[in-house]
Amino acid sequence: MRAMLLVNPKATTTNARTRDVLIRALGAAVELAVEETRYRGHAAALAATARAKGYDVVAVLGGDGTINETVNGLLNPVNGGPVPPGSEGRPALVVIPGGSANVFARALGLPNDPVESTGAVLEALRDGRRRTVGLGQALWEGQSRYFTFCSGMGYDAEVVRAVEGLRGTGRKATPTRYVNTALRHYLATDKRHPAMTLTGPGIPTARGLFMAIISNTSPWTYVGSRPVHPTPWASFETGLDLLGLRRMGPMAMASVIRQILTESDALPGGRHLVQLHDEAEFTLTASRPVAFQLDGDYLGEYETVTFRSTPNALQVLV
Ligand SMILES: Nc1ncnc2c1ncn2[C@@H]1O[C@H](COP(=O)(O)OP(=O)(O)OP(=O)(O)O)[C@@H](O)[C@H]1O
Repeated sequence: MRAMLLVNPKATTTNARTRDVLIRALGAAVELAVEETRYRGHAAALAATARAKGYDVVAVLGGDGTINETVNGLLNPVNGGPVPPGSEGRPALVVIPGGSANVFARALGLPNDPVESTGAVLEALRDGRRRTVGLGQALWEGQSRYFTFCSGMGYDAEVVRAVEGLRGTGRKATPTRYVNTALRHYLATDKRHPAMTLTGPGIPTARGLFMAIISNTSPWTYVGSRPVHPTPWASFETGLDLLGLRRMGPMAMASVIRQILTESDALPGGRHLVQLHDEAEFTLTASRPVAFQLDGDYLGEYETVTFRSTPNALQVLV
């Protein structure tokens, strides 16, 4: 079995020691090529090369951003052709958490520790244990990008943008920093003029949304070790889920936050909420450009984004 290991040396919790442990452990199990990512977008190019060269596995040591790039490199068509359906003919993915939140790895059930995850992944390799997962795809202004766990428009994307700004000044993305930034930004965000409308085939039109979370799995994120469940029914085996907010006042927000922090299979309740489960496609249209994030990466402000489910897109060794 031939595997390419992509290491993001700049990811929050990746260091030379974990990298060396992983190289030794994986190298004993498979024929291993190791590449370090050197710039944004490099993981996508390396993953596309691994696919073109017929590698069986692409392993990633890094955070959710590097995993997102890798997945896009594995899925995007060579020479702009159509994406072949299903996971056949694509290298399987191996994930070793080395970022700050590691949502994708943890949603797959991996321990949030690179050495322990290496042990779990080696077992999966030895036993041939694979899981086929679906992905989400966002399409906007002629662009397209797959996401592994979530996308969002509105307030949550504004918070992602603000945290990215802080990281640009050298500060780490800790759970406390996210919470503090979210609280501070709440005072600044527009809570009076909702901009978005939700439409889709067979979906009742929902107007007046301030923000929307689009999920390919649950949990949506973690605050430290605590999972956050705005869309508790979302899973890698179903289509996309959505939670939209029609009110952003303190009472409405407190009610949602309390519910999504509770470990429960019940959907959050409230008349100001809009919810979708297991949908193939829907579109958010806004009356002004709205902040947009995908797998925790801020992508800019846009007026129309379509979200599509891509079932059985990828095999993951887990
Ligand atoms: N050598 C590099 N120098 C600077 N940036 C890099 C390099 N290699 C990859 N990147 C970029 O760093 C970004 C963040 O990396 P990654 O997601 O792996 O770690 P993280 O930010 O610590 O984790 P998380 O996404 O969980 O917060 C990625 O989007 C990737 O494009």
